[in-house]
Amino acid sequence: MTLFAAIRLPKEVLFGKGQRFALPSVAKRLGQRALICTDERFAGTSIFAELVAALNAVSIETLVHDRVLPDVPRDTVALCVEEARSFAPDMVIGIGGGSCLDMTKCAALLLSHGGSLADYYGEFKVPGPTIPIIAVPTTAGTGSEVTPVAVISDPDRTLKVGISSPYLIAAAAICDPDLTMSCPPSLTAVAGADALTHAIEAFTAARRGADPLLPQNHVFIGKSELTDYFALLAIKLLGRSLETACKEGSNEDARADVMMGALAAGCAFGTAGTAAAHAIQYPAGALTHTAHGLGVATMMPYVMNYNRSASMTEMAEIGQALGLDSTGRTKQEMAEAAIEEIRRLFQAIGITPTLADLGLTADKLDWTAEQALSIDRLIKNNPRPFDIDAMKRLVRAAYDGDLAAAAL
Ligand SMILES: NC(=O)c1ccc[n+]([C@@H]2O[C@H](COP(=O)([O-])OP(=O)(O)OC[C@H]3O[C@@H](n4cnc5c(N)ncnc54)[C@H](O)[C@@H]3O)[C@@H](O)[C@H]2O)c1
Ligand SMILES: [Fe+2]
Repeated sequence: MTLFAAIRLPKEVLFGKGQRFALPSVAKRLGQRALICTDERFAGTSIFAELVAALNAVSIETLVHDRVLPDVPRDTVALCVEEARSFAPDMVIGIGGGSCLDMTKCAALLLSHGGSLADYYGEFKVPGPTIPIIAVPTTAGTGSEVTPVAVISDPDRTLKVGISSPYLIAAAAICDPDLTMSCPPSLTAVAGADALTHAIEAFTAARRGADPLLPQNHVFIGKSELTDYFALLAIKLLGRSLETACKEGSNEDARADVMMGALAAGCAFGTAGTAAAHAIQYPAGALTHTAHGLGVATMMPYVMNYNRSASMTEMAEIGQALGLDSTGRTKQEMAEAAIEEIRRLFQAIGITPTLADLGLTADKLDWTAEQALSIDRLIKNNPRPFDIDAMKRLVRAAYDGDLAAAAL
C-alpha cells in the first residue's frame, strides 16, 4: 500500500516556561510594524505591558487593538482592520485565547487581501499569503496557534462560520505555559476538553491518504501517520494532566502538559480535521449560547460510542494512550474502557454530561440533528457514516444521557 501523508505547521513553534520573552527576536525577523490583537483582560496585565515594551525596545512599532471579544463577532474584525490600515502593519501578533488568535488571522487576511470576511468562508478560499502572523496563546485548548482555521460569529448566520486555508497558519507560535496559570478551573476544563476532543476526532478521522474525498485542488487533508503521532501525544498528555491542571491551577507541570497537549492536538486536527462532535456543537452551541469546548466535550463520549464499531482499533489505542491497563482485555474491552475514561474525566472536571444539561430543549433536537448533518466537511470526516435517522438517534441519546443508545 502506498503511504500518503501531509502536515502543515508554522515555521517556528517555541514551547516552554518563559518562551514569551522570545517574542521580540521572533518578531524582528518578520517585520517592523506590528498590529497586536488582544482582549481587555490581558491588555491590563503587567505581562502584556512588558511584552509591548520589549517589542518597542528592539525598534518594532506597535499598534494595540485590545477589544477582541469571545467568539469574534464579524463586525469587530472590520473595525480592527479599519483602525489598523493607516498604521500599515507588516505583521500581526495575537496574544490571548482562541478568540484573539482567530481575530489575528482574520485581520491579517483582510489587511492583505481586502474584501469582507464572507468572501473567504469555507475551505481554500484565501488566494495567497498574508502578512505574517505570530500566535501567543493564553489558554490551552483551541490549537489555533498552529491550525489553518479561524472561527467567527456572523450575525447573518445562525451557526458560527470557519475560514480554513493553509495561508492562515501562523508563521510562528510561541507557547508559554506561564500565560495559562491565570485560567480559572472552568476555563481550563472547557479549553482542555476541546483539545482532547480535537485529538480524538483527528485520530479517528475518516479522511486519509489518496482518498476520493480529497478536494479537486490537490491540497491534501486527512489523517496520516504524521497527524496520528501528534494526536496520540495529545491524548497522553491531556489524559494524564488535565484533571490536575483543573484542580491545582498552580501546578506548573500539569499546566505545561495541558498546553503541550493542546498544541499537539492542533498539529493533528489542523490537517486531519474534526468530525461529528464538532458538527453537533455548532447548532447546539448556537441555541444554548455555551462555550465551544463545553459543547464538543459534552458530545464526545456519545460520538465515541457511536463510532466504536467503525474505529475499534483506534479506540483501543486511545485507551492505551490514556494509560489504561490492557492486560487481559480484548480490543473491544479496551475501546469501551477508553470511552468510559473520557466520560469519567470530563465529569470530574465539570463538563455538562448531557445536551439537556447544556440547555438544549427537546423541541430543538431534530433541528440540531439536521443542522449538524448539513456540515459536510465534518460529517464526511466521521469514521461511521450518518443518515438523518442515525444523527437524530445520536442527538437524542446525548440529550437523554443514554450512552448505550448512542451506539445503535
Ligand atoms: N482556530 C481554531 O483552530 C479553533 C479551534 C477550536 C476553537 N476555536 C474558537 O476559539 C474560541 C474559543 O477560544 P478559547 O477557548 O481559547 O477562549 P476565548 O479566547 O474565547 O476566551 C474566553 C475567555 O477567557 C479569557 N481568558 C483567556 N486567557 C485567559 C487567561 N490566561 N486567564 C484568564 N482568563 C483568560 C478571555 O479573556 C475570555 O473572557 C471560539 O470562538 C472557538 O470557536 C478556534
Ligand atoms: Fe474545537
